[in-house]
Amino acid sequence: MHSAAILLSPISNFPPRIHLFHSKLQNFHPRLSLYTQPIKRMAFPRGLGFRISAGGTAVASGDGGGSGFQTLREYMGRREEHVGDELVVLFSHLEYACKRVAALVASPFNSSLGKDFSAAAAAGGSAERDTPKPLDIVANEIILSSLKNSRKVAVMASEEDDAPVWLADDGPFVVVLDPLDGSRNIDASIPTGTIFGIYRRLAELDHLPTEEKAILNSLQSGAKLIASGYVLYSSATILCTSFGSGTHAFTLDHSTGDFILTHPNIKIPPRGQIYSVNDARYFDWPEGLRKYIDTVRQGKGKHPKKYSARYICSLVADFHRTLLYGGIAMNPRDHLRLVYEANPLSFLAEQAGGKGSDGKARILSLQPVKLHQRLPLFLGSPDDIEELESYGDIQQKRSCCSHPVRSELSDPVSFSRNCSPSGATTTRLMDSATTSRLNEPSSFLGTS
Ligand SMILES: O=P(O)(O)OC[C@H]1O[C@](O)(COP(=O)(O)O)[C@@H](O)[C@@H]1O
Repeated sequence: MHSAAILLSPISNFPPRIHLFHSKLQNFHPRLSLYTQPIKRMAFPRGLGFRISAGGTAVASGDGGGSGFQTLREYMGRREEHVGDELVVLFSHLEYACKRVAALVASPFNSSLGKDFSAAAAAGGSAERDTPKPLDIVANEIILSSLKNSRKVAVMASEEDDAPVWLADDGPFVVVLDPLDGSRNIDASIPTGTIFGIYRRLAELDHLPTEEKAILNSLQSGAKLIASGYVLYSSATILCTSFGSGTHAFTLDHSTGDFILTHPNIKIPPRGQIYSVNDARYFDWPEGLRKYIDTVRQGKGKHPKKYSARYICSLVADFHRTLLYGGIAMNPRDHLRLVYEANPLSFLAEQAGGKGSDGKARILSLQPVKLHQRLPLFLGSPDDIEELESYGDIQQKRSCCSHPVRSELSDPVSFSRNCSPSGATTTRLMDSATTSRLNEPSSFLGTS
């Protein structure tokens, strides 16, 4: 009795040996490509693009053109994409990190990491043993170390950290991210995801003190994103990204460690028939939102079909479905973060022909004033979002930071002048509470 033990390719850097198929289930012949059958069924036109290395490792040949499928790296190297070598390097490190996170969330040993940090800290913590860390902190550390190794990132701002981490003075990019969204669902194996946005480092701020330039670089408006994406850890691991010319999704081939282009140029349907929201908060919603939901679920909206509800309570998964099937994924309360979640996902939505709104304004037109500021978020099909906004009153509540100042301040130099912690001048666009904190760098870190 044979089983096929496949060492994942070195590119993937997955350490474990993974037993994928049993010989009885698949006419496995050790000397043949393991993936002959699946690949033939997928009707790739010329060649398979795989070779088996000594020791039975299946690796992609790298000849994307000849094999009829394309890896993310090959896609980024296409002449028409023009993303540049530095971004390719950054992405290969990000890819590597996300593959490690994918392995982590699927690991049988992650349950202890899913627990509350304070409980873990109270229980653990001897001199010999590290205190166990919850999964999102481990994911954060994995991504941080990869970005650091890439030497392409000046600063990383993460939802898990109080302040952004300055990595390299000459790093051309700024990365903002939510390392593991939806981790509260992990014990039930419900999908989770990593969300990221990439900006250029603002060289005009290089002269500022590190803490200050780290914050200001991370507070760029979403309109300045040069790329964004998410990685969905679900039945498949999917990396969906945009470099500003369409939204494209790549599925991880666990046998090779490559992300393969499976959803080129995603176009969100102009309308879907799905609304995705935490319905239990119905009685906290404002009148407009209640009316909209009541209307579309009875099939009395502009689209004369009854809408269905779908809510996973894991933003990446809810957004991924919305991108493919249409409709609206929303969280009307001040919960999701502008910098780490709303901006990157709105960029992807727009690149797919959809919309991202806070219920009143286009997300990408907002100028963040705090790293961790939260806001209502509505993402989805353009006609559905327009119809929803026509109900007016759809934000669950307004906190002091739910409405960031508009992007008159999105010019980084003017923003630095107006808002930097060492900021010389105040601005008509900032309220007095904000201006009174201008001399406190830490005031740009909070949620309210
Ligand atoms: O409790 P609500 O309002 O349904 O919020 C659920 C949302 O919160 C999230 O879990 C993110 O919250 P955290 O950033 O606190 O993890 C999303 O994945 C999900 O869409």
